[in-house]
Amino acid sequence: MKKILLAVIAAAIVIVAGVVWAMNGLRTAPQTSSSSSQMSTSSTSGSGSGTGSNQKTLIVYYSRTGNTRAVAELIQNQVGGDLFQIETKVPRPKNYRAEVNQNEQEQSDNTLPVLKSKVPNFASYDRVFIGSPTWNMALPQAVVTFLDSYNFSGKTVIPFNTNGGYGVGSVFTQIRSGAKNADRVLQGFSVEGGQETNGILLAIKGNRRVQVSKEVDSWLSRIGQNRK
Ligand SMILES: Cc1cc2nc3c(=O)[nH]c(=O)nc-3n(C[C@H](O)[C@H](O)[C@H](O)COP(=O)(O)O)c2cc1C
Repeated sequence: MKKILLAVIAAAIVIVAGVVWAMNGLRTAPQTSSSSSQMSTSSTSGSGSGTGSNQKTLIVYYSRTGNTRAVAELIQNQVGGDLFQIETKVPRPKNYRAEVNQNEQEQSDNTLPVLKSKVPNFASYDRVFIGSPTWNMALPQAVVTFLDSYNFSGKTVIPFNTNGGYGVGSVFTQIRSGAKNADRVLQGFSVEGGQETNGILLAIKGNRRVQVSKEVDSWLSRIGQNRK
């Protein structure tokens, strides 16, 4: 009963944040307590009991304006591994408003955009980081296509996220349910990135990149994944 109540409250928070995001058009970012937040709660699990050493590592990310890519690079600096960018076969709209509209349509129809390329030898990886921005409080559909395209059997999956200040939304829960047969899905990392609607594209640069790098390092230690 308690679990159901918590699930209802979590769903309500995501819906309210989505409505606020849609209404405000990201004019103001309400995440004021800290510039970043390490996500945990209901959408994540796993204590990170693994050593994180001697594992073949893949860091997958989807990124329009470079913030999620920046976090992917910071993870790679710490743990090594191969970077892979998810890209759609048909290029996405360059115009922000056009992308917002197309994304909303794809999410409501559950359209799965075809991807440009596949990860070579995906089966050989032990540990897969998956990074995505929050789009309309959820996963961009290209990341849904990615999750749908692979079998995560035997792998440790580790989500990460950047957003415009309204939080992770359902990104981690979607990765958790989409990574079929994963051995375990560890606690994710979420941090505020850009606000394209306000003309802020790449925000994780300069001093802020240094700060986020420290947050990434402490998150990796916390989940026991800070080694190559
Ligand atoms: C189509 C679209 C929808 C977005 N929806 C949200 C949202 O619902 N909540 C939010 O906090 N930020 C939202 N954002 C902002 C992005 O999550 C944020 O800028 C993120 O850091 C972008 O990552 P990237 O630079 O890797 O593309 C949206 C951005 C785009 C382009």
